[in-house]
Amino acid sequence: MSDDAVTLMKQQVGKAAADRVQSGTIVGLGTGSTTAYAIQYIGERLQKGELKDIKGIPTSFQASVLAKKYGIPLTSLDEVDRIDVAIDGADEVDPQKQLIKGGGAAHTREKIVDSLAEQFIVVVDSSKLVDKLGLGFLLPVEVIPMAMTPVMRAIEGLGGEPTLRMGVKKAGPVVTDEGNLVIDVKFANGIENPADLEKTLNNIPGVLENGLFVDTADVILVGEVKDGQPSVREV
Ligand SMILES: O=C(CO)[C@H](O)[C@H](O)COP(=O)(O)O
Repeated sequence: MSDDAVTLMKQQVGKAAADRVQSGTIVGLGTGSTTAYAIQYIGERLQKGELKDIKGIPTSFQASVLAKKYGIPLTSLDEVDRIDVAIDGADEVDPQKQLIKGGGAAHTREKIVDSLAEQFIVVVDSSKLVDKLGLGFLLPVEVIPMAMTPVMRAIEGLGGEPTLRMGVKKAGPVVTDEGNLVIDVKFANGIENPADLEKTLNNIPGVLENGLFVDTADVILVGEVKDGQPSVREV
């Protein structure tokens, strides 16, 4: 699949999600390149007057910067009593709608916002659909820095192969918006039981949150390109 086709799929699916946002709602704004298009289109609908009285809750520094760029007013969890809809990307989606997220190291805030939403809409291109989680994408685990080594040992004890995520064009590790580290974990045979693993990992002292999103997604919108024609389907 060419880069152009992937970009087209991301744009289409981001727009489809933005079209579902209604006036007067509180909207969780996810992180990543696909959600960035949703944020852009929500902003465009606001500017055109198609949408009114929206407030966004960003899941990351990136989402907050984009929301400001596209004119979406922001609020926080302290100021609202609900989130009507959240739109967010994913790194893998299985047939049961379970997800791996955290490719952008934002999964802790994403899980807080996405799981509070009345409706969580996941936006992905078709390359993200998998039969089994964890075979193609390593599972991100956010860890408090002083616990890095014991957490890595504990993960090895669970049969995982942990790697500290390193920065690109930055010496040293990736540091999350919360000031923590990310350990990416390979499970050689993939993830057998996402619900159990999500809990087991979060029970290791020093782990803040992992990227398994179990029974959180309500709607999966998938961007596709067939014969050069983009389309979006719901699974
Ligand atoms: O979980 C995430 C960030 O932590 C992203 O939603 C996920 O990595 C997908 O990103 P993209 O839309 O760029 O492929």
